Amino acid sequence: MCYASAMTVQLTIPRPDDWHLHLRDGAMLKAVLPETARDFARAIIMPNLVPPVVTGDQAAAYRDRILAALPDDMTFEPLMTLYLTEDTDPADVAAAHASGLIKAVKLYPAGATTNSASGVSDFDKVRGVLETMADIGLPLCTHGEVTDSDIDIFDREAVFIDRVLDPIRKATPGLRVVMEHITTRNAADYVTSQDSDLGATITTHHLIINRNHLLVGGIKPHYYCLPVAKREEHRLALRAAATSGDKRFFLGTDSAPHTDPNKLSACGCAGCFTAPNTMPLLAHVFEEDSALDKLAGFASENGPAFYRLPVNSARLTLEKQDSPVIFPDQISTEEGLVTVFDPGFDVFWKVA
Ligand SMILES: NC(=O)N[C@@H](CC(=O)O)C(=O)O
Ligand SMILES: [Zn+2]
Ligand SMILES: [Zn+2]
Repeated sequence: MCYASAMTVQLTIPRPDDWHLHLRDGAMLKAVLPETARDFARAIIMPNLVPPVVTGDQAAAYRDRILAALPDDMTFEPLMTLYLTEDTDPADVAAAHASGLIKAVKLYPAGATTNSASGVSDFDKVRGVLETMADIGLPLCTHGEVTDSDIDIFDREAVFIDRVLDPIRKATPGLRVVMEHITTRNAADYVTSQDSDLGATITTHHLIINRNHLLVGGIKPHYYCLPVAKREEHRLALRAAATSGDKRFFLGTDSAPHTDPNKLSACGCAGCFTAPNTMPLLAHVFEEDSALDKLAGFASENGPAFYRLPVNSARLTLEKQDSPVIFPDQISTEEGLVTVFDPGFDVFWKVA
């Protein structure tokens, strides 16, 4: 950190990456992509489009659409993923990995979250793909929630670890797994209890909100995401993990835009849109926990280490000012307004 003047504190870190991002497609892609590319060099692009990105050819076409939507004055590298289905062909996965096109495969338990209907119900049917991935070192990213109707929604992540994730990892030695958008102490503890081949992304919003923020004093649809925010003790465990410097934890914003009519509905969509203000919010969070020196690890270094990619050589400077920064409440898209995540407190950090 350097002190530019008595009033301005600056923090310069390697340009960050987002290891879990929803860019959508079409008009929404065009509107949200600059919000990420402004601050981030690369992102792992989630494949839950309608229809999902299942094959190497579909991932290549989606990558082309992303690059075509990128404003001329911006640089950004989309790191593509395939959506795992019970019909996924191990040879197609291996070819897409060998060509450098894909960096991970995404497991959605069928019905767990937005656009996950084509996900996996019978895990035996994906055994061959998982074994291929273990052989070639291709990471599996997991939406870690069971979908059983008798499992309480607040318990679905913890039960997934016991019933699905741990058995898959034991049955597939060498499989490299990223537990995506973890929300519980159970998940953070599971990561640190394992010897190798396991990492986890943590979102910006799960470092900030607990389930009271979602439900107390009136329901707040813009705080509804999946996995749903948990008790305060779990938020504190995520804060401790993110700010610990442990290389197994890294940023995946899970920035997931939905239009306001789709959020503010009797059956509202899950997802928080954090791309525009994530880096200032993280600076706030890490400063609050006296861990500004760990922000570069979390946002810029630990993810590349897990994915075996170089740290970005470009840099990003965050600057603390003495009055609150005003972020836009919403961005407009041709599909409608999308509300930007509001942390509910003043933030004094901005990207310089
Ligand atoms: N996180 C969310 O609440 N929503 C994501 C899906 C996901 O990551 O589970 C989305 O695509 O909208
Ligand atoms: Zn998810
Ligand atoms: Zn997501």
